[in-house]
This record gives sequence, C-alpha cells and structure tokens, in this order.
Amino acid sequence: MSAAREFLLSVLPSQDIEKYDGEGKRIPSVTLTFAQSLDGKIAGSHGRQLTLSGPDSMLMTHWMRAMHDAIVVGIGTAHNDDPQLNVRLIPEADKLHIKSPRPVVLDAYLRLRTDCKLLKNYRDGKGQQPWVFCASDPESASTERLARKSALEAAGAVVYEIPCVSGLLSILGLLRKLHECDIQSVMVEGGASVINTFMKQASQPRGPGEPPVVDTLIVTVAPTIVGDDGLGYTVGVSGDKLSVSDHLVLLGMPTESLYQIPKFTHTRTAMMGRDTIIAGKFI
Ligand SMILES: NC(=O)C1=CN([C@@H]2O[C@H](COP(=O)(O)OP(=O)(O)OC[C@H]3O[C@@H](n4cnc5c(N)ncnc54)[C@H](OP(=O)(O)O)[C@@H]3O)[C@@H](O)[C@H]2O)C=CC1
Ligand SMILES: Nc1nc(O)c(N)c(N[C@@H]2O[C@H](COP(=O)(O)O)[C@@H](O)[C@H]2O)n1
Repeated sequence: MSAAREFLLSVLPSQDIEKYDGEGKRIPSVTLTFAQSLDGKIAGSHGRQLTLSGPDSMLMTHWMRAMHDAIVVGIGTAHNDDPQLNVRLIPEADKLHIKSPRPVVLDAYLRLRTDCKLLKNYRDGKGQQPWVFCASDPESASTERLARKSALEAAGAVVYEIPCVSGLLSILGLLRKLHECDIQSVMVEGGASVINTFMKQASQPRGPGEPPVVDTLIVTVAPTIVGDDGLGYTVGVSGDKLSVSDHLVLLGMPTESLYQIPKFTHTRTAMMGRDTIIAGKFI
C-alpha cells in the first residue's frame, strides 16, 4: 500500500460510523484540508493560485479525493483557480475501483461560469456531475437568477437551494442535503472563506454526545515563504486565554450561541517529499 494511502486510512474516520447533527439529522463525515506555506498563506498576492504542494503531497491529496464521496470548494476558488477537483495522479495500477469525488460548489448567487472545467470535464466524462448549492432566498425567484440557474443546468450542473446563515450558505443545510443525496464523506478544499466557515462551525458549542461538524483536519505545510501580500486564512475565533465567552460569563450573560476555540487533537504527522502533513481531529 502506498505511504499516502496508509497515512490517510490511519487518520480518517471509519465510514461505518453513523453521524447525526444536534437535531438528530444524518450528516456526512467532513475532512477539512488545504496546503499552506510556512508563513500560513494558501495563495499568492490577490489570491493568485500557487502550487504549494510538492509531487508527493499532491499525490496524497489525490488519494484523499478518491477516499471521499464529495469535494467542496467556494465560488471564490471556482472562479480564481478554475479547478478540476478530480482524481488524476494515482498510478494506473491503483486506479481500479477508484472514482473521482462529486464536485460541490458553494455559490449563493449562481455565479459559476458555464464554461468552467468542472462542467466541461463532466460533459467529457472526466469527472462527476457538479452540484451547485445556492441560496433559497426571496431573490432566488428573480428572472436573472432563474436564467443563471437554467444556463448552469443546461451546461450540466445540478442546482440545489439551501438557506443562508448570516449571508452565507448554511453548512448544516449543505451537509444534511448532501447526506440525503447519499454522500457519506465530504472533503472541503477551501478557499480562505470556506476554511473560515468550517473552522467556525467546528468551534460551535455542542450538546452532549453531539459530534463536531468537522471530523478531521489535514494540512500540508510546504517549506516555502509566500510573503505578506499572500492570501492567508482565519479561523474566526479568538485564541485569547480569557475568551469572549469567559468575559460574558463574568458579566452574567448567556454564552450558548458563542463560538469557542476548536478543540483539536493531533493524530499524526508525516513527511511526504519535502512537505509536512499534519493531521488531527476535532473533539
Ligand atoms: N492552498 C490551498 O490548499 C487552497 C487555496 N485556495 C485559494 O483560496 C482562494 C479563494 O479563497 P476565497 O476567495 O476566500 O474563496 P472561497 O473559495 O472560500 O469562496 C468564498 C465564497 O463562497 C461563497 N460561499 C457560500 N457559502 C459560503 C460559506 N458558508 N462559507 C464560505 N463561503 C461561502 C461566498 O460567495 P457567494 O456569497 O457569492 O456565494 C464566498 O464569498 C484562491 O486564491 C485559491 O487559490 C483554494 C483552495 C485550496
Ligand atoms: N493540496 C493542494 N496543494 C496546493 O498547492 C494547492 N494549490 C491546492 N489547491 C486546491 O486544488 C485545486 C486545484 O485542483 P485541480 O488540480 O484543478 O484538480 C485548487 O482549486 C484548490 O482547491 N491543493
């Protein structure tokens, strides 16, 4: 077995585990993953796409894609990188029984281009049919919006409408719908805003026995420095010893709805070529 595959099998959760959200609805397992430089950047200046991963860790990423039912990116990444999100690098001998994950784009206002590689690949038989998740808000019935939906569907996409929370698509709404559509495992690749949302979701206080929304975090750290004009990511929660919620407890205010620093525990670190892969789980 390849080193990358062995590593992933040791850090990803078993697919036999049934996962439920706080309201008892089934949701898929979630792996949040991305590549960053030593100075914490995921892209260059103005979001310019960078190849941070070396060949070995990139191969690991393709194995990871092969081990998930769906792969999620935000519309920022879809526009900026025009990614393919399919499995291409695995050697032919290992390719039997392997399929590319279902591409899923978070795109509240249906801005995805109809000539993007995801749709082209699907039409050419080189990837699964892309699913585009948009907002089910009152504006969704506008003529312009309906025209964009029809154009995307004609180009090969399936469009799903889900609710928004604070102006962004609801992550729980997304995960519930994905599970309804038989998706048991989701790999979230980015970009910066999507990483922020999933990190925040992983930090939300949960009821007893309720699993974290994000199960696994796998970060590739490349031995390179991008510089201050590169694009970094934020986790959306404070790491101060005395957190906002502590302050509110001191003030006697309710804190249930506040985010906490994600409770993260390290599982394994591996070198793949020149890159370091750090894996852990949210608890
Ligand atoms: N190094 C790496 O591993 C990776 C790097 N990247 C880099 O990341 C950059 C893109 O990041 P960014 O510009 O932040 O774009 P994202 O890919 O994170 O997309 C963000 C957009 O997605 C839409 N969206 C809908 N719902 C949500 C939600 N719940 N949470 C977050 N976003 C949501 C929003 O647009 P709307 O409101 O219109 O729907 C939002 O503006 C590129 O430079 C790319 O190269 C990307 C992936 C991996
Ligand atoms: N693992 C990893 N390493 C990097 O250096 C990267 N830049 C990325 N980016 C992600 O991969 C997408 C491109 O995928 P395709 O090669 O087009 O299939 C890109 O959009 C990011 O999501 N990942």
